[in-house]
Amino acid sequence: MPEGPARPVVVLIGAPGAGKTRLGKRIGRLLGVPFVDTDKRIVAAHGPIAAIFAEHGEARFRAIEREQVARALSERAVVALGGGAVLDAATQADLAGHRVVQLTVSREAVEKRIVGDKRPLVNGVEAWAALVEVRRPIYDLLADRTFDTSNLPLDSIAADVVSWIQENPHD
Ligand SMILES: Nc1ncnc2c1ncn2[C@@H]1O[C@H](COP(=O)(O)OP(=O)(O)O)[C@@H](O)[C@H]1O
Ligand SMILES: O=C(O)C1=C[C@@H](OP(=O)(O)O)[C@@H](O)[C@H](O)C1
Ligand SMILES: [Mg+2]
Repeated sequence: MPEGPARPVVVLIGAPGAGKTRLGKRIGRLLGVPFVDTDKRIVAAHGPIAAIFAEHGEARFRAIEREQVARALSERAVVALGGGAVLDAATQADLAGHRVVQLTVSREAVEKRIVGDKRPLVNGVEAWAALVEVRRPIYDLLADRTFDTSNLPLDSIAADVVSWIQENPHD
């Protein structure tokens, strides 16, 4: 069979602090597939995220993010998006054609994870909860499967995600 265009093995979405970046790295390693974090690419091309927000505003950050998301979605990789990437309409449309895993985390668990956080929009757990309330329907709509990361070690969640991928080939 001819190979189609390159595409991610899985795309990770979900709230800030849910573990997309850490788990994506592990899932890529377990599958022997490169790992792409769109935030990391944004930083490499444009500098620190907090500085982009401070100097140019969120709209500019989202435009830069959209470019990096579109690029990542054309690669054979495990792809972790930033938590707000799904706000973009074109990204929402693109994700309908990919295998998408949502990672969730409880308010109690994330509270410990975001202490001293540098994410510009996550200034304390109240701000985090407000973001997630707005985004949750979008995450739920786009996800093929959801894994909660609140109470399990990273290695165990990564193994669960890999098993699910292997048991559910994506057409
Ligand atoms: N399952 C987990 N158990 C404990 N801590 C976790 C877990 N997943 C992520 N973390 C911690 O939460 C923080 C945020 O993780 P990260 O992967 O950057 O999340 P995201 O990319 O979704 O914002 C990191 O400090 C990470 O070590
Ligand atoms: O939720 C958001 O709007 C953001 C989440 C961050 O990524 P993580 O979800 O990987 O923390 C990063 O893209 C930026 O700070 C904005
Ligand atoms: Mg991340």
